[in-house]
Amino acid sequence: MTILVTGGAGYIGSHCVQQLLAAGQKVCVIDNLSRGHRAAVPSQASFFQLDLSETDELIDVMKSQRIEKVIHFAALAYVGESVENPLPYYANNTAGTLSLLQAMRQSRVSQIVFSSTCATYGIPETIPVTEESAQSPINPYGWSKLFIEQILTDCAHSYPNFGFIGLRYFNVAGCAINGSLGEDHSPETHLIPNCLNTALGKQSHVTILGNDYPTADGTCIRDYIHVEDICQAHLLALNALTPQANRFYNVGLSSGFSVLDVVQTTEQVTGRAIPIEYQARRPGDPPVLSASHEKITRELGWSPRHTSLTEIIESAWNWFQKHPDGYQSKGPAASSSESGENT
Ligand SMILES: NC(=O)c1ccc[n+]([C@@H]2O[C@H](COP(=O)([O-])OP(=O)(O)OC[C@H]3O[C@@H](n4cnc5c(N)ncnc54)[C@H](O)[C@@H]3O)[C@@H](O)[C@H]2O)c1
Ligand SMILES: O=c1ccn([C@@H]2O[C@H](COP(=O)(O)OP(=O)(O)O[C@H]3O[C@H](CO)[C@H](O)[C@H](O)[C@H]3O)[C@@H](O)[C@H]2O)c(=O)[nH]1
Repeated sequence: MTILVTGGAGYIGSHCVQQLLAAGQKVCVIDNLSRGHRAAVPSQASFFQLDLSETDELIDVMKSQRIEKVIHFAALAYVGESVENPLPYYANNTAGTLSLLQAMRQSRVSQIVFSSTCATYGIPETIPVTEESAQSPINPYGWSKLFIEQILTDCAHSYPNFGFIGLRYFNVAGCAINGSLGEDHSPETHLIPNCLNTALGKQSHVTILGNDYPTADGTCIRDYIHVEDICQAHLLALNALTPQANRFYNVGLSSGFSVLDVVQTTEQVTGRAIPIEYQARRPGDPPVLSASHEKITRELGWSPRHTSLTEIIESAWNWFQKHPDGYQSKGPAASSSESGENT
């Protein structure tokens, strides 16, 4: 069977494509390359440069490539940007997913694994966050994803063969352990890449976005989970998909690190000083997010392999050092991509 991976040229999607191929799956990627890289798509996967909104073209791909299941990563995913400019988040993420689901329905593809997020929980009342915690997002990005969760739930209720698993992941970090794939965003807003770019001298300092949160050191706490452990959860979810599956799982390490913890650990890993400057809070940021992953461990047998922040940052540092200009860097970057069907 062939798996359609939307957003497979992006950070998490490309790592997942690599794991699917290693597991012997046939993979087809669609991505509009707005934030992804053609060079990040392993050459054994077929590739179509398409936008989620192109319903008819998606139907053509689903039929011609004999797609059986979909893993849906394609989205805009910056919390701060979504607060500054919400409409593209609803158009791209929510309306884009509607287009994808319509294409699936017309192509008789009825099973999907969906990338949801801890941002759907807003400011949780208790930590760790379980799947039963109230969902009340505090930014448009989280709302754009929560709306999709509701749409998927309604589809599973009404369409007899439709099944989905939604993975609400926490802060995804690190790069492929074998050094073949990395994280390359433009603009880059994520904390660990910003720390590593500072260690590389590409930026003068890391800006700490708020030190007046109700946490021990005043900075936000997040649950950082290695990208390959997230991908493993997708492979397990793919196998667990059944008609009318209607389930959500948190995927995180259940540990919490503050922004200052991350800066200090990056200094230890890189052996370089990371100058910091303080700024006001970034609108839309909850103070503390940390997952209970008990449900996915119990029901799907998932357990993380990379459990220390040091190990996660080391894997990213390995890639950042070898690819200071991301996928534009010369040398053995990700597998070159020659099998593109339409690019
Ligand atoms: N990075 C995280 O920590 C994190 C945490 C929770 C959830 N997620 C979710 O995981 C998914 C992947 O995130 P990522 O960090 O890899 O982001 P990314 O930006 O690296 O990848 C997203 C990919 O989707 C593509 N894309 C975006 N809109 C598209 C559209 N309309 N049509 C076709 N392609 C489109 C982009 O070009 C990019 O290649 C997203 O859905 C995100 O919301 C990420
Ligand atoms: O230069 C920076 C970058 C980030 N931060 C802080 O570091 C923490 C982590 O920020 P990231 O931007 O790395 O990650 P987010 O928590 O904003 O976002 C991640 O988790 C979200 C869920 O909360 C979404 O799912 C999103 O896609 C994913 O990237 C936040 O407190 C942020 O304010 C800084 O202080 N300085």
